[in-house]
Amino acid sequence: MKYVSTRGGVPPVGFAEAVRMGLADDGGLLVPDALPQLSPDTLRDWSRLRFQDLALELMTPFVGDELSRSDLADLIERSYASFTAPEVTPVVEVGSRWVLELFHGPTAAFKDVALQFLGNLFEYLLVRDGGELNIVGATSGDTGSAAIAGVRGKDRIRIFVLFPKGRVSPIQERQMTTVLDANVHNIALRGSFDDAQRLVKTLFRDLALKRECHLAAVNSINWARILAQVVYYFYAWARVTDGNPDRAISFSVPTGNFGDIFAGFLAKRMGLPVDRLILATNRNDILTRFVETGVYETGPVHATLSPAMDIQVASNFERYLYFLVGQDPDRVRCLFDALSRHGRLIVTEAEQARVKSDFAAMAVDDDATLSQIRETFTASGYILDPHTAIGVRAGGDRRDLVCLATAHPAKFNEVVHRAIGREAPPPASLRGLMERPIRSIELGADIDAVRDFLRETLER
Ligand SMILES: Cc1ncc(COP(=O)(O)O)c(C=O)c1O
Ligand SMILES: N[C@@H](CCOP(=O)(O)O)C(=O)O
Repeated sequence: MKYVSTRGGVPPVGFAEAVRMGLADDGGLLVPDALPQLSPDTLRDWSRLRFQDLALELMTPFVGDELSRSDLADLIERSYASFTAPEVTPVVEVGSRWVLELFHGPTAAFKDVALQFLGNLFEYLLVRDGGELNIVGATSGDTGSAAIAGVRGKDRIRIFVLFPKGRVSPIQERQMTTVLDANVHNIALRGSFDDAQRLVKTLFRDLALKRECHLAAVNSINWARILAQVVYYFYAWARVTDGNPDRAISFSVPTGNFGDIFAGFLAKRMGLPVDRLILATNRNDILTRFVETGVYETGPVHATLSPAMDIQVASNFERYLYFLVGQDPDRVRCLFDALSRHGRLIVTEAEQARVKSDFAAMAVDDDATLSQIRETFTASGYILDPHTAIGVRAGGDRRDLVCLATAHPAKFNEVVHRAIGREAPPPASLRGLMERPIRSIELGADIDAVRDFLRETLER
């Protein structure tokens, strides 16, 4: 399988090169040139597999012959050995719906599913092919700590994480800044997550700098992130339907950068029986407005009780647009030119109709988020984190509904306490963080400041 850019400006590359490239060198995002199609018989057979074995089967066609099957299997085994749940991503019944618990990894958020794998994959490629990597990532709270946990202490890898100062939860900040390994650098940015993501993409678009500094991406601009996230859609479907290919289910996905729900979209295109994909946002509703109107228009970012989703410009939306417009890179370029010139892009009526058949969408405000945490706790004693609560609210009373639980509630205990008057017991990985020493530096949201810090640190 080869990977092409959504903007058509890079020659097709293989899996390892796609992972190393992160953002495509023409500023677009890398996507597979074709998607494997899974038959009902294959779905039934794979429904009995352990998470790790399912991951191996699903990833194999995307990786091609670039890694041997045994090396890939070993990477997958090691990546999920760090999860505390034997099933890796268990599916639990909560009232009339299913909750897909994605928070049993080292940093208690869904990001671990992909970032444990990506950290090991980077290390594997360095040992095999030589070189070094300097990762630069932007986080609204969860990617940062998961990426750090994926690469801390690894040889020939350094990581620089930009997080919006004062806009992540106290626990999330500590999960990053208490990691004192020499290869970890946290930057508290005076700005928003969108500023951080824009700066990261600006660094990647400077191809001379990208090569000279061996820059690598851990955000969902990196194809390997999306690939690893596809797996749990198949796994959840198998648990709920017992592998009956005639049974379609719906997924409700709290959405910010559009990576998680895009993985669900790919799963559906590969043949997974999915009824509805429900795109749930907080008050930062650019994506829900797009589904409703066909207009994608940026605006100011609002601080909410679900801070990891306080995002305006959703990276993976570009990958979805590429599929929406029939894999036409010229059209994608035009649409993004319009977005950068006028702050909005508009799709045709026919395309909007397809968007509506791909997704249902709902924006959920802070009051409804708190009510949902309260209602679910009162009805079933289950504590939702605020992001997950948004997905549950948007999913409503649909039958055969799986809600993605994207973070452990203890990461957002201030919100949980406001909703139900008590806190969620933290998993071992979150205990004692507030007492540990921390290290980070503060910078303005300014490309020169970030580039200088990067260069000076690398020269040291
Ligand atoms: C807890 C949590 N839920 C949901 C999301 C949204 O996921 P995505 O950005 O892939 O849409 C994020 C951040 O990305 C998150 O950290
Ligand atoms: N919510 C994310 C934002 C970055 O998203 P990513 O999936 O592109 O890494 C976070 O918690 O950092």
